[in-house]
Amino acid sequence: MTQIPPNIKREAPNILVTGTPGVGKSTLCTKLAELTGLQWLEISKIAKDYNCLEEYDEQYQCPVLDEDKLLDGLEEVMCKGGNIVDYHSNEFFPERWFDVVFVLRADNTTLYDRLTTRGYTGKKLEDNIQCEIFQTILEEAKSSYKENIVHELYSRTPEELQDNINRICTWLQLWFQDNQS
Ligand SMILES: Nc1ncnc2c1ncn2[C@@H]1O[C@H](COP(=O)(O)OP(=O)(O)O)[C@@H](O)[C@H]1O
Repeated sequence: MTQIPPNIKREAPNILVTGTPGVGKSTLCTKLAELTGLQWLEISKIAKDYNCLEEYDEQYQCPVLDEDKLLDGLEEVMCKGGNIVDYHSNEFFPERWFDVVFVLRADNTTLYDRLTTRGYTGKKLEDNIQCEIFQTILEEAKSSYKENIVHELYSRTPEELQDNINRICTWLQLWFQDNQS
């Protein structure tokens, strides 16, 4: 993989938005991208569009990601900065890519309703609910990135969505203040 020295300054920060499927990542990222002009990188879509998917995993009912191919393809754009990366997993991204990590959360009932509406059933539904109950994605983020850049945000209601957007926009303003050359 092409390595660009980590000390090259980014023009704008890279934000990672992660969490169990259904917690509200796309909803938040769409609004954030509109408001801030940062580029929303929806990893599931990019992986599909750029043929970074391998065989289908019958057990988890989803295709397996070719991580190396995906990371190679994103390296340049991530080094420039100004991206909001949206994905339900996070440990395989290079730590140096991100200035901040937001882990979205929802309660079980809310998540159950959202995922059944999406058509999830059986093991796929149960696995995702368990993932949220055991806060697997939060723990993954805390063990993959410096704890002081990892923030947990509940996104159960439109009010919480708005609060989260405000909070991220404030974080962004501070980043630009601190990093102006
Ligand atoms: N804060 C929120 N309040 C109410 N509904 C929400 C909120 N965030 C997301 N939703 C709804 O939950 C569903 C799943 O959201 P989505 O953004 O697709 O999740 P993800 O990208 O994490 O899979 C969508 O129907 C969306 O409208």
